[in-house]
Amino acid sequence: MTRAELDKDPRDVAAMFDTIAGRYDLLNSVLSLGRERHWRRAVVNAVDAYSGELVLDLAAGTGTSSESFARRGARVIACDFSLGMLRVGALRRGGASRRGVTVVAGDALNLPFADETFDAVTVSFGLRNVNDVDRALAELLRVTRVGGRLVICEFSHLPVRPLDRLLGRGMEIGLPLVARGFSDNPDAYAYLSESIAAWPDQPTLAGRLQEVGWSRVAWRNLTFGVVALHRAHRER
Ligand SMILES: C[S@@+](CC[C@H](N)C(=O)[O-])C[C@H]1O[C@@H](n2cnc3c(N)ncnc32)[C@H](O)[C@@H]1O
Repeated sequence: MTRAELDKDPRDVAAMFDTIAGRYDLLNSVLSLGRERHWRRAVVNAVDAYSGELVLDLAAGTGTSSESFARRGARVIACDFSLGMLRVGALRRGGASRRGVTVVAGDALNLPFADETFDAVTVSFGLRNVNDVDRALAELLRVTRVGGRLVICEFSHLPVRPLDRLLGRGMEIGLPLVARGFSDNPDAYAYLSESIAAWPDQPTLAGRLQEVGWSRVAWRNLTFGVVALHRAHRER
């Protein structure tokens, strides 16, 4: 079965998500024991999109979060390079541009949008899969208008290191086991635990955001740091 490795070769990553697209949202709900809904609510509140704003949901996958921003009245571009993921979402909504969400195929490292296009840009559980995080953060900055904002939602690390390692070990064993019962590609869920273990902790990611040029960077932990929300602004 297709799975990505930690080099995050874009072809492997896109192909892996294509294979799991059909049951992606179901698996999220099962593997997070329902916490995913709470995390997504926190993202919607952090993005705080209002009527008429234009929001980029990058690495949007099936567009589950995109739909929540649109329900608040924002116009949402759901951009991803897995056509399989985009297709599942578009079918669910009844078209490629429906219910306030328009899907656009695109790569985070070379976004198909003009400078300063969006009021807010956001990435949920996507940045970890990109093979050049700094370049993706710079691209996000480029397409955000001055005064606009960024919200990143990503799996992260518990502040108590031994507990974090224990959780990581549990996920390494548990995720592929559970995925075997539900997913067409359980190997993809081995990649999930490996990529979370290798992902930078909250302060490190905040530092990288600052280095790229984002301002007023802050983060908060959800579910004790299993997930973290990073927020930042474009000031110039
Ligand atoms: C775990 S899914 C997250 C989907 C969605 N944001 C969510 O919250 O459910 C990660 C997504 O990142 C996308 N992705 C990874 N690297 C990408 C890149 N370089 N450009 C665009 N999308 C990318 C994958 O195709 C996949 O749909």
